[in-house]
Amino acid sequence: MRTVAVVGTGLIGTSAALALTGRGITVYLSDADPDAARTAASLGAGTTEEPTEPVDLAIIAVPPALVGKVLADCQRHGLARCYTDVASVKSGPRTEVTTLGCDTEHYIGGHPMAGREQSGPLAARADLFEGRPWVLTPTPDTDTETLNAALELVALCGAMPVVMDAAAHDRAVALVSHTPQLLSSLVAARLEHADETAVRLAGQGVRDVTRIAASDPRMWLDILSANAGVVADILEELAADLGTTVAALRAMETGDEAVRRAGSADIEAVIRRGNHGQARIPGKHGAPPTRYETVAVAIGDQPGELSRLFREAARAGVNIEDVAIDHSTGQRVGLVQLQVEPSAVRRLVEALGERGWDVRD
Ligand SMILES: NC(=O)C1=CN([C@@H]2O[C@H](COP(=O)(O)OP(=O)(O)OC[C@H]3O[C@@H](n4cnc5c(N)ncnc54)[C@H](O)[C@@H]3O)[C@@H](O)[C@H]2O)C=CC1
Ligand SMILES: O=C(O)C(=O)Cc1ccc(O)cc1
Repeated sequence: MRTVAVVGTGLIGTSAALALTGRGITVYLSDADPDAARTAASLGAGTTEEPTEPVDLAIIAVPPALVGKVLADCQRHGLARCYTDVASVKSGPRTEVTTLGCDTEHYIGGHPMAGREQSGPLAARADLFEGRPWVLTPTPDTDTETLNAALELVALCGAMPVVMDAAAHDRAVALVSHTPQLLSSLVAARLEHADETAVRLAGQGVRDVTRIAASDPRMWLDILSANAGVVADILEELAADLGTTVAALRAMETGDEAVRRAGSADIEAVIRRGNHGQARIPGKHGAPPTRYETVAVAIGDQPGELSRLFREAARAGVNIEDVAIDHSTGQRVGLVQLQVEPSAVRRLVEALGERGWDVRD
């Protein structure tokens, strides 16, 4: 693949474009908003000039409801030999593409399973898709050249291709992406008018659960309106779980010992079912779920401390698998939680201790 057109240079389009230009591909950028395309170009994502001949692949990176229309326009102008999109929902766009009479042989649905809370080209990252699943939804009429072009795109972005049927994809993302987004928003919404003293107590738990509540409402409205029924089905099941959980908590408050015990058992079951579900979430790069150990280190809240700590870990030959930082309220220290392989814990703790770091148990 030598030439690619990116139509829609927001977060996802520009991230793909950056990954591709980084691999020496010529990328042509366009957007209904010329400023977005110019911004993407200024970041080194490609050129805003028009291609003089059909490109090898066009990536349609616009909201789900516009995929069909934009694809039809691009195909009418002969922009590319093959086409894909990146929309978070696959069935609706597929129906639209067929209804509008698009050339479906040279189009394959796609969805990179990576995003950020911000949108627009300025939030783009060349490594956004690295190690992440990238769903492709070929149909019997998808031709081989188009499938191969999409597979090459996925490889060039460092992602892992997952071939799925569009409806199965929509059910899956309703479970692992769309429902978690709504629940995160609902939990965070409880904080909107909460007492300041309560909010100040926020620790890592509520931060983890509400991280994605900072997402762009416009983008989520686009996504949820394209998958509303499937998400509503899952929320209905969750509502039943919530009902059971409320009943169990009420039971735990009664004076009747047997009822209290039954309530406790139900609550324990909820937490255990959660443990089992959480343990099924794949590790980095799609590896089997991995249990890392946490090494907590207190650092001063000042420039250069984190990089000094990371260099120390590298010197000890320890790979940091993940990292989180707890900031203590009102203090100029942070607690860095380094996630490492269990076998590396002792080496890291000893190395950091020897160099005077404040390692916490
Ligand atoms: N943001 C995320 O976390 C993820 C989003 N997606 C999907 O990627 C697609 C793009 O989303 P983002 O990049 O986040 O949105 P964004 O809002 O950052 O970018 C969308 C861009 O499309 C442009 N656009 C709108 N109509 C257009 C048209 N008719 N022709 C050309 N350009 C047009 C807009 O001006 C905007 O620059 C959506 O389908 C979304 O569902 C997929 C994975 C993750
Ligand atoms: O935070 C995450 O991991 C996400 O789930 C982000 C995300 C948002 C929308 C998508 O279509 C795909 C991924």
